[in-house]
Amino acid sequence: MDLYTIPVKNVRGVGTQKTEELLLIGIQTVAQLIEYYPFRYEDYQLRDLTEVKNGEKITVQGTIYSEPLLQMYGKTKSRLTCKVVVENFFVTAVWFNRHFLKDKLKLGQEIILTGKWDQGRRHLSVSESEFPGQGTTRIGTLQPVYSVAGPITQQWMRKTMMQAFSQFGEMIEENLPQDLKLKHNFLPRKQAIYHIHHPVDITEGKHARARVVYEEFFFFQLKIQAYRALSRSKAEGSAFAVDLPAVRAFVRALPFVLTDSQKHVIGEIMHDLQQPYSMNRLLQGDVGSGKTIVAAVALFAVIRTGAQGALMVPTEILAEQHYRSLTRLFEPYGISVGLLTGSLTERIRRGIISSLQTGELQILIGTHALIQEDVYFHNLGLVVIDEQHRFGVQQRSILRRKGLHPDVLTMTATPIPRTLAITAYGDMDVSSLRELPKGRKPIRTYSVNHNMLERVLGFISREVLAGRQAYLICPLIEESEKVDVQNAMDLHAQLTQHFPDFRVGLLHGRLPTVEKDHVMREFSENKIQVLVSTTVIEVGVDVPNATIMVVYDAQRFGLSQLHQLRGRVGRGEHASYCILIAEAKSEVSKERLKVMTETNDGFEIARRDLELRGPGDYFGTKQSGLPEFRLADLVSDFEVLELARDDVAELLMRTDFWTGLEYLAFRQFLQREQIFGEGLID
Ligand SMILES: Nc1ncnc2c1ncn2[C@@H]1O[C@H](COP(=O)(O)OP(=O)(O)OP(=O)(O)O)[C@@H](O)[C@H]1O
Repeated sequence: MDLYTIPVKNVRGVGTQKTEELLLIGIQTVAQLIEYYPFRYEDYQLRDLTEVKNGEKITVQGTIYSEPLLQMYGKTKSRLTCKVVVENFFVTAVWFNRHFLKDKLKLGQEIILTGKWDQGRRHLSVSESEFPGQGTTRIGTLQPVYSVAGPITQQWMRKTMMQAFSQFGEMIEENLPQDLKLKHNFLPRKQAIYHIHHPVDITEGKHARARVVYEEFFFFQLKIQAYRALSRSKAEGSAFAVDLPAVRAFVRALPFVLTDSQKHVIGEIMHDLQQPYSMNRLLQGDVGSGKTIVAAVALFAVIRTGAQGALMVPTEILAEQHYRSLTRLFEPYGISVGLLTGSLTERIRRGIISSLQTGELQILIGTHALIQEDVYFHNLGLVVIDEQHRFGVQQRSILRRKGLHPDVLTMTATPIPRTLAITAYGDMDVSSLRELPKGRKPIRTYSVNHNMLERVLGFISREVLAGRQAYLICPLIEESEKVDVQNAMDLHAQLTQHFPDFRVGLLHGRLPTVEKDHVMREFSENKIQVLVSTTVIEVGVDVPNATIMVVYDAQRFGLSQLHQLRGRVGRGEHASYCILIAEAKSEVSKERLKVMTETNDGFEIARRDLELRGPGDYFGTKQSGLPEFRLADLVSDFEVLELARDDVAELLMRTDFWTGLEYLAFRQFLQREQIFGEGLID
């Protein structure tokens, strides 16, 4: 029996009802209860009134000085007040809807009050009160605050946690290797967990927390590093016999010289392709850094060995664009490229699928239509996934399974600090494109009010007359595509009137694919000069002659999204501009727009975005594949993560880790996590 199997109902005070309520927050076993850590503490240290600030939540002790005064509003609403002397001050204590306390407040009685302090009126809005000497007191302590709601109250959770400790505390076992525990001077596990629920003071709480954070990272790292070590030793996947001279010739024939970054990354990929294990590499590069061509070189190398390649992208517009450019690129080499999207006729779709199955079709580009069940490859060797944050982890693995351990290259234009990437995508190698192709001019970014609109339109007019093109991204009013489409249509009508001499195009998600494709094609051929669009063009669209990006209501967009939109311009040799039309009211919005005008560096923007928003929001949904921890925070505990990573790497190098009795528990852990295949462990 261990804590991981003992049902939580064995804790005294947890009945059938509570067992069900706990289940709703994911607690079934005693271990899950004990590892349900508080997310903050309520500070009940007594405060000196001369030092507290207006609006602070404080705890004070005083003497009741006046008879309580009760005002009732209707049947249940009430306001109860009484004067209390705290040190030498008079304070008015105010309780809302606690009329039953009236009879308990006696003149001259000592009372402990916790609440929000209103400095001007010397009022304390009481949230909790107690009389000293009556049972346990919270005074002077830090009380844990758990993420609970509804029928489970903080008080109940605190009590139950203590109960769980008194019944089962002794069963909490050490789980870190002894030498690492000593190396970092960590508390024993039992003590650390107890102190997280009940720290005597902040310092002690931090010390206890450090150990548990480390422990979470340690096991996470153990899992991914062991998995990698094992999959590499099993050498699943194929070692491609890459024809390097042919690849070099392909690169030389490109219409431009690759940047050093691109060459370096291509080198890394070529190395991976030749290894007997499957590549799993993340390519992160700022917008316009030239990721597509890197993918194209990788596809070329693999196709040349006789295998097939797939490129999966998030939108149809992008699929079409890649289809056009890769067809152009690969045609001279006799490489066949196909396009599979959701809007093909059944007959065409069948044709593509069958030529894919015979191996006649060598590269398939598409949206998630690529992962439908009836799509089979003859010999899928490389999967390239563009804009990976849009695909769920599961979709990625379905595509991966369509080949026998194909190599996978994932590209993302949402650069995140490299170190964080290594963790977030723990099982991947990470390559970064840090430089833009030569000759790019920095995009000048301006943030303006709506009343500057006339001038903005005048500016567009001048640029278009000089031969350039412009995007106008429509106001994002709410999370409703319908409203966005309406906005785009209204703006399109206005601008068509305003620019009688130019062609103004319209693009939004609700247009049929043929039409979208047609509009994009006309824009890329400069038959359309001004393109009004919703954010469907956010990622990937590549029209180097476009030099102006205007974003309406820019304050409604996230930083990374604005950076993506801005990245649609500045892709050629002409000077480019990004104009953010915004009415920023809050400080954070202002700060965000300022960041945009200050820097063009996507890595820097990602970092600032992370600061302004916090990682949970930044990575969006759970789809990001970002690991979740109970206590640890990927950003603020990053240094601990690095420690754990290095420790684990060292541990896995030791032969006794794989054989010694001392490490049996860790091998068992890996087995439980299904890291080992059948029969690989003694
Ligand atoms: N080394 C280079 N020199 C000059 N131009 C290049 C170079 N590499 C790529 N390009 C061109 O730069 C433009 C941007 O490249 P690409 O579309 O691959 O960028 P990306 O990294 O995919 O950007 P995004 O994330 O915005 O889609 C393309 O027009 C491409 O042909």
